[in-house]
Amino acid sequence: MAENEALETAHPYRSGYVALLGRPNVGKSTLLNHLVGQKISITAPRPQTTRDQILGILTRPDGQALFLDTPGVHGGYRSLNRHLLRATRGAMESADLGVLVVEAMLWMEDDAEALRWLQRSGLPLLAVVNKIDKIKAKERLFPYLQNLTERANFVAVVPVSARKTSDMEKLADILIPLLPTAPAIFPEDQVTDRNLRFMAAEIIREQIFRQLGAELPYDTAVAIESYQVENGQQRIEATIYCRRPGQKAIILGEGGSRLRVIGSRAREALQQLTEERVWLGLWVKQKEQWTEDTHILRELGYDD
Ligand SMILES: Nc1nc2c(ncn2[C@@H]2O[C@H](COP(=O)(O)OP(=O)(O)OP(=O)(O)O)[C@@H](O)[C@H]2O)c(=O)[nH]1
Repeated sequence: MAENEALETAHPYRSGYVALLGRPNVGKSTLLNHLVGQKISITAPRPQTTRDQILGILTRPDGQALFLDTPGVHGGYRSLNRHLLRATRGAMESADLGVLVVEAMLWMEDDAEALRWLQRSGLPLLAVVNKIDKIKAKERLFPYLQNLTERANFVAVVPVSARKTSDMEKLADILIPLLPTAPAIFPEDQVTDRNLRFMAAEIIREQIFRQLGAELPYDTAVAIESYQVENGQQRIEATIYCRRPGQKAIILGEGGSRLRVIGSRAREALQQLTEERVWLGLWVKQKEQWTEDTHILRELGYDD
């Protein structure tokens, strides 16, 4: 007991928010997935809100890092509209640390723009140089790293390969001590701030998107009617709401075939997420006025 206390004082628990920036294709998603663990890979819920979104949570015995989504990184920086600018700025404002992700041996205008954003935030900065596995002659990296070091006042410049677990552990070893001394913000077993109910609806929605593509009626919504956990099995019942009879037929497909595909793909994704067996019951309901039905709206989470 006394020993534990001594340990705690020597290494206080740290937790905080991390804004991850980098131009498209530098490997941010891969980095995040491997940092946080496989479970996060399907957690990219992007409800249309200006609230900061947490993309992933990394919890270790010494601390917890909450990675924030910065919308600017998805579409490049120069083309940001006002709404996205605000959301990106919001993410920066709530962050404790900024991380610039770049690709080894490359420096483009969008990298410079991402760096400018981070510098404007005034946050302590870390640079992550990804995809070093692509560089065969490692000595070529040194001048690149040197150059990057001179571009900003980075606390550290960390070369990694996002696909390599040991590199991700090393990165976390550097990142966590840069966060403020604070207790964990989320429970340890949580990999996203969204609860499973919300995630289940997102996963089903994603499958509807995939299976319907351009045919998708835009006013479709998914409501989770019940979510129970029994003997290691997750039992989920969900309703897909649409407005018109024609839309219902599209979602069902011939003889219900499309709904079956949506259901089985969503079930597989949910099993991966929960690491438990999942039973998924899916129904399609046509209801012209669903947007005015308070029960449905509550199920959809619009109860405030
Ligand atoms: N060789 C190599 N390739 C990588 C590494 N990390 C990511 N990639 C690849 O780089 C490509 C882009 O990776 P993503 O993780 O999708 O990149 P992103 O920055 O999230 O891209 P956007 O979603 O467009 O913002 C993918 O083909 C990855 O497989 C790495 O460490 N080494």
